Order: sequence, then C-alpha cells, then structure tokens
Amino acid sequence: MNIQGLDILAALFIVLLLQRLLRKRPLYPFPPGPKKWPLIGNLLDLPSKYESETYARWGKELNSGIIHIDAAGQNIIIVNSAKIATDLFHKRSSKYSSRHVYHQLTERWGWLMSNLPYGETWRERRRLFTKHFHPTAGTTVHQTRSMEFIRRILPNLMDTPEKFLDLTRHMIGGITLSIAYGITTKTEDDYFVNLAEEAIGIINHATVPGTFLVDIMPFLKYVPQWVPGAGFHGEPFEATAKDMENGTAKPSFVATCLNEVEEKDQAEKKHVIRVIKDTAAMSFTAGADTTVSAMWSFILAMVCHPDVQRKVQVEIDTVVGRDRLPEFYDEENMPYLAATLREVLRWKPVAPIAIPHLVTEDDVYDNYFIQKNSTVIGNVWAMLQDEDEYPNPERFDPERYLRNGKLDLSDVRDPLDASFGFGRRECPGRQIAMSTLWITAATMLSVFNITNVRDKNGKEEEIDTGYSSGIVNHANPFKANFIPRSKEAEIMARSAAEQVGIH
Ligand code: HEM
Repeated sequence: MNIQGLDILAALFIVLLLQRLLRKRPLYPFPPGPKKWPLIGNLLDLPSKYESETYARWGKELNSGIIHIDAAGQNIIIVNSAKIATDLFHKRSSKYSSRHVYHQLTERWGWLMSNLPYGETWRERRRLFTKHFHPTAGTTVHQTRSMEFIRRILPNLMDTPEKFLDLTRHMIGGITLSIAYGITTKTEDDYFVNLAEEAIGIINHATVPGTFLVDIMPFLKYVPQWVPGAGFHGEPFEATAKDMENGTAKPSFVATCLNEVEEKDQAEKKHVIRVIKDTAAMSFTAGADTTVSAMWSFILAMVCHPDVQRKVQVEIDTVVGRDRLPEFYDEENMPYLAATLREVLRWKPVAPIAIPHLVTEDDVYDNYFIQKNSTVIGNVWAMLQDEDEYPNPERFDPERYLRNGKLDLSDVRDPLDASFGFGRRECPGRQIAMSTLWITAATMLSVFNITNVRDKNGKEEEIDTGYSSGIVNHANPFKANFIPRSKEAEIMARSAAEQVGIH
C-alpha cells in the first residue's frame, strides 16, 4: 500500500473513532442484529448482491421483523415485516419519509425526485407529478398511448419473436416518453429510449446499497464527472418545447404544464420550468425500467406456467371474445388476469428493497431505539415471500387472490401494497404501471400463445429463471416464442397495428 493509501486508512480510522466517541448512549437498545465488530460493525457482513434475501435470513435467525445493522457507524434498520412497515412508514410518516443524500448523485442528478430529502423541493415535484398523473387526470392520454404502443408491436412480435425483450423494452420506454413528452419513439434502437436507459443505468449503479459509504468517508465523493446520460434531462424537454413553438406538439405532461405556465416574472418562470423539466425526466427514470422488469416477469411466468396462461386466455375469450382486442373497459370483468398480475409482482419483486428511506428524528419502536439519520429499508422481498402470508411463496399461484371466481383480498395481503413502497414516498406511478401491464398482458395473450422455444430436434430448451441484483431487478435474458393463436388472431393483430397509424 502506498503512502496515500495509508493516509486514507488513517483518516478513515480517525473519522470512525470520533463518530463512536461522540455518539450518545441510547436509553433503549437498537433492534437485534448480526454480531458487530469494533468500529466497523457489520461492514464486512454487508451483502454485495441479493441483499434483500440476506436481510430476510438474518431476520429469521434473530426471530425479529426489524433488525439493526451498523455499517461502520451508519445505522441501517431493516424492516422485514409488513405490519412494522405500516407502523413506521405509514403511521409515523412524518419521521420516516426522507432520503439519504447521495453525493454521487446530487451534482448531476439533483433533479431526481426519488432521491430528494423530504422537504419543499421534493414536495413541489411530487405535487406536480400527482396532479398530472392522478388516476383520473392522467388516465385518458396514458390509456390511449399504452393501447397504441402494444398494438403497434404485434406484427413485430409475430415476425421477429426472438427480439421480444428489446421490443417490449422499447414499447414501455416509448409509452413513458410519450406521456411525459409527447415524443413518438421507434420500435427498436430509438435515440431517446437509449439515452434515457443510459441515465437509468448510472442512477441504479449510484444508488445500490453501500454507496452511502460515500457519506461516511466524504473524500470518496470526488468521483469522476465524466458520467454519460446527463443529456437525458434536457434533450427530450427541448424537443417538446420546439414542437410547441411549431404547433406540432402532441398532448403530454410537458405540453400541458408549459401551457399552464402563467406570465410570471423571469426568475419565477425559470423556477417553474425547472420543476416541470425535473418531473418529466423523473417519470421516465422511475417508470420505464420498473415496468419493463414486471413485463418480463409476466412473460417468464407465462412461459413457465402454461396452465395459468390458458386460464387467462379462457377469461379473455369469455369477456372479450375472439373478434376484437381487449379494451380498458374489459378490465373489471377479468379477475383472473388481475390476480395473475398481482402474483407476478409478488413472485419476482421489481424493487426488492424499494428505495431506502431516512428517519429524521430519534424514535422508539417496540422498546427499540431508532436513531435519527438511520437508513430505514423496507424489505419488499421479505414481505412478499413471507410464508405465513403466502404459503409456498416460491410457487406461482394467482388463486391466492381469488374466491368463487372473484378477486378477494380479505384474507390475503395485497402484494401491490409492498411492491410499490411505503408511506409518503410510496410510488406515485402505481396506477399508470398497473394499467400499462394490464393492457399489454391482455393484448398479448388475446393474440399469442407465449411458449418456450424448441431446439432443432424439437426439444424444449431449458429456461433461465435467474434475476439480476440491484435497486431494480430484471430477469436474465431468456427466450420465448410468440405464436399467433389462430389465423384470425394474426389478421386482427396486423390490422389493429395498421389502424394505430404510428410507425
Ligand atoms: C411495476 C412498476 C413499478 C414499480 C414496482 C414501482 C415501485 C416503486 C417503489 C418501490 C418506489 C419507492 C417507494 C419508497 O420509497 O418507499 C417507487 C418510487 C417512485 N416511482 Fe415507481 N414503480 C413502478 C412504476 C412507476 C411508474 C410507471 C412511474 C411513473 C410514471 C413511477 C414513478 C415513481 C416515482 C416518481 C417515485 C419516487 C417517489 C418519491 O420518492 O416520492 N413508478 N416506485
């Protein structure tokens, strides 16, 4: 190790020692946790991937729904129980709704609502988002667009099924960009979808657990500033503003908000435009990757569970018939599909630890001390895989939510609640996400049988059911085939795509 390395280690040692010496002795104990080492606590135990599963295991070993980890002086509280999550994140939401400030993100990505601490800057953006994407306010434009975007790719799925991962990724990216900016994207290799995905990749990387070490060791915050993807915040916004000047802008969040900007003084106008720009970029950043993850899990579930797929198709054939494609008004008559989508989100949680919260005041829960500035992680994975709530949790079984052919959540916890996070930071895009998933799933299964692929000897290929590990998890690339259910289904799908009129 060179002299500089030793200096860094010595500085780290002094910072940790000072932190310990200055810390007040709490009146109550911390929640139980794995054994801690002097100074570094559990730093060396922190898992580098699938952390939600390790946290769930620790909770079981300690027989506690809430546990405490010490990452070299940074307190981390893991909430594995859905009841405790409600008690803390919902019932004590004024304390449990902030975020850790990630130095790596703030300089270039300070506009991300999901990472803003609780306060006026966050509130302004969240309010604007909720106003425009409220279930009733945002539904018409969003529903029309999502129906158009799935119909548009039906011929592509038919002709090049091997590209389904990329096609569905572009479809969802396209829906999100279209409702935010009114941009029409290409079905493949689209400039804006690629730009935005590059940005998401960086954000996911910068927010993986462990990055908060930057705040324990402040010298680490001087990370290189070369990061790509930064153009995403401005470019699509400028494109919409230009379309508005030319009178060619399509209805979108940005167009509606810009039209509502009143004649204010220059500084105020600049501020309002900044909030609109931030919120539009946020909706793609938070909405695309997450919905893609759920969409791929749905397709994977259909390949692995053809019996469930048949039942959804029977429901579609009964409610919709075979001479038209599903429309949103069919949704209320299709409980089996509603149960299937719930099970998809439970079976393979999109965001296994949601986004960690930060507690802003000292608190005591169940005689345990929760110190101000602790990171508080709602372990979505542990809640959705809890065998007391969902017996045989690894089994894919939509029947969990059905009684006498109706959706019935009276005896079972609705998995959507944990899937979309907690309290005041709960996902504001839930309705948009669920209606995108509903129309895309219903349309796909009304036209196609989604099957495993076969090798040249006609034998079914083994399917990879593994997942990545990060803030948002995705199925590892897997293969599937999209086979039209009939000649009539094929003709109907091609003609529906023609009628959409966007290419
Ligand atoms: C299946 C799809 C989705 C899942 C599973 C999901 C899940 C989540 C989760 C777990 C959080 C963190 C909640 C917390 O901190 O406790 C979150 C935050 C957020 N989501 Fe979603 N989401 C999805 C789709 C969307 C969509 C489509 C949009 C927008 C159109 C969106 C916008 C947001 C925003 C803006 C936040 C940050 C909220 C804040 O910090 O105040 N999400 N989402």
